[in-house]
Amino acid sequence: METPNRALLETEKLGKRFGNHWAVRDIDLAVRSGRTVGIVGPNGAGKTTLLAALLGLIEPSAGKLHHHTGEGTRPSFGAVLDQDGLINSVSGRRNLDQWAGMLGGVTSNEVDECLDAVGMRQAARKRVGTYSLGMRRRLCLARALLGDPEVLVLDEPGNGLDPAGIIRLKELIGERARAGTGVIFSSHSIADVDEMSDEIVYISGGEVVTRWPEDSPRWWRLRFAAEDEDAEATRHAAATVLKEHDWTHRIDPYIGVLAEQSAPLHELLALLSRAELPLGNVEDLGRDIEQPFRGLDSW
Ligand SMILES: Nc1ncnc2c1ncn2[C@@H]1O[C@H](COP(=O)(O)OP(=O)(O)OP(=O)(O)O)[C@@H](O)[C@H]1O
Repeated sequence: METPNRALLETEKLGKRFGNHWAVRDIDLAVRSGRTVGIVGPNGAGKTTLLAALLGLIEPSAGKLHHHTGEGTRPSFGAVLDQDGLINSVSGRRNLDQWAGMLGGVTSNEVDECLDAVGMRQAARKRVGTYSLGMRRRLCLARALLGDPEVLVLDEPGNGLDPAGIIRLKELIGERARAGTGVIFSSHSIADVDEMSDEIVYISGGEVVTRWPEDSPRWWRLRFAAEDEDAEATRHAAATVLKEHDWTHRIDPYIGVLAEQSAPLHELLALLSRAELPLGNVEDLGRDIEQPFRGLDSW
């Protein structure tokens, strides 16, 4: 069993320049065993370039990349990338068999298990050239899992997946992380990134702008058990109480409260109860990842 939280990959001021343009710059991050890092950022932020550099597919122009993998028999990496490298003229199964052959030590049963894990056992008999985008993605995910790699590097792995596929992807990432795999992935789905990641890294213009560690403040949505005509007045009364006690909040149209995990939720609930505000339910909205994207219009 892998030592939990061991650094498997580390970057120090990692940078990549294409001509005069720095696609990524000064990136410091670590991928650790049993932990999941989610990368978010606008189009062209440098996510794909960063992940390709981590895999050694592109040579960094600056900084350092340390790999602490490859000590056992497991492959260092499994990856899902946009350029999937699948061979269209043969079956999905054949693609995976060839990959397994290159890795060495992966049995036919293990190939079956990886295909089962992504729901592609039957479809793997068909030629890859006939696959939909989502089927290709699933096959790539199965390929990434072959040999139980130490690190999974996944560039927008949910692209093209149907809802069942997304659910399965989340389960797989969770299962692998719990078994000790280090995971780093990019996604444009903020809710998925929040759900799947221990640490979230927001990059823009090639640089790390913000990070949300696991214990970041979270938004909580409060719904009050007030009749419709009283609902707005209740929300405003709650906002007044929250303001008086310095709780960061917004009305959206429900009351949202940003609470540090270290500030127990029961304090907030007690405060509202003392003010005799009829709280209906409290919903966890996760970390405030949308914040840097608000007002950012790249169109
Ligand atoms: N091979 C290349 N040659 C020149 N410029 C490149 C190359 N690859 C990427 N870039 C540039 O580097 C920057 C980062 O691109 P990258 O694909 O890493 O962004 P991204 O965050 O993955 O974007 P998206 O969310 O749109 O997939 C962009 O300005 C892009 O044009």
